[in-house]
Amino acid sequence: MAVYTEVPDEELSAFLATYDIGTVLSYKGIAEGVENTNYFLHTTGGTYILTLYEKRVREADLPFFLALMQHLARKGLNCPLPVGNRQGEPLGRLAGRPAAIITFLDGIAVRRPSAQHCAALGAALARLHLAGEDFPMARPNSLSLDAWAPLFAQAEAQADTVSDRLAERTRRELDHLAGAWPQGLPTGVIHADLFTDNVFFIGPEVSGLIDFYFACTDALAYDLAICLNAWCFETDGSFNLTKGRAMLAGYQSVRRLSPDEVEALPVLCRGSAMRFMLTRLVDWLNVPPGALVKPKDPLEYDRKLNFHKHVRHAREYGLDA
Ligand SMILES: Nc1ncnc2c1ncn2[C@@H]1O[C@H](COP(=O)(O)OP(=O)(O)OP(=O)(O)O)[C@@H](O)[C@H]1O
Ligand SMILES: N[C@@H](CCO)C(=O)O
Repeated sequence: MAVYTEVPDEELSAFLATYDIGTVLSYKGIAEGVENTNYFLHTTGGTYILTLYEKRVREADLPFFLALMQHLARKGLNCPLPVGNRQGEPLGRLAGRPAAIITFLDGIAVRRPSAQHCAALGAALARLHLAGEDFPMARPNSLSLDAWAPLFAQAEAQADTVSDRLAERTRRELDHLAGAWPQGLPTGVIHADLFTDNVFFIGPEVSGLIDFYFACTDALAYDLAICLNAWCFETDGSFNLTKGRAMLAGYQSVRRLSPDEVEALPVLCRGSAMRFMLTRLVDWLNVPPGALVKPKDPLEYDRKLNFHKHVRHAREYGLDA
């Protein structure tokens, strides 16, 4: 459960008094998520999500994330809308943290997606990429190639306590990625964390996308690589080709991949696996005392990384020739 910051009742009431959404009826810490503190918030005006932004979110980036949600919603994408306070400001401070209230979205996050879910997700991802085309702000990906060596440095000394020879494996892979990382691919707004817990479904349809706090400007195909990793592996560690095929076809039904994106997909999948292995490893080794959070398993992503090392062509993910 991710509640890093407890919000005292009186502070919440004082915070809400700066908004026009009524008074608090109830609020409750949310059991999912690892990055930020989230509460369900019921007021006399409706149901909302209250988010307190924690360590990995830079305060200077918050205007980008909040403006992006507004832009995507205007373009017809179903994502949360930041609620402005009486001054029209979407961002405030609560319990010592930057905080925002966002609209509540209906739908259910599927734990074990089917191929049909993967197809719908692929199409939704491509729609997000198209909707982001005219978003005027930019934010470099602060968790891409250049960030990986410094992240690893935070965990290297203890890495072998998590898995035998993990440090050496990771060092070698970082060298490989530094030499092989593709340049010049089509770029734009990417979500960069579109895991199953960040996508809501009603029946087989995607009903909403949430958690835009890693969104940035980067290669569009890297976002697809993140989703292939997050959605298309089974719990036994095997890649599900049917799900991969469904996701890639869903994506391409909305936006076609260019030949250089197709060629780059295996290395993008490797890089994406590295990114999540590293952030998980650092978190695994540094659980803040007293925090109600269950860190995620870094080795799941070490195993995915090892799978991608043997992939030579995107056909092996199910891309039609
Ligand atoms: N707008 C929303 N509408 C409905 N539920 C929401 C909304 N935003 C967040 N939630 C709920 O809160 C949970 C945690 O939110 P979120 O994924 O943004 O947290 P996080 O700590 O940033 O997570 P992650 O670990 O995925 O980065 C979600 O899984 C969902 O259950
Ligand atoms: N989706 C991430 C957590 C948020 O960065 C993970 O599963 O590691």
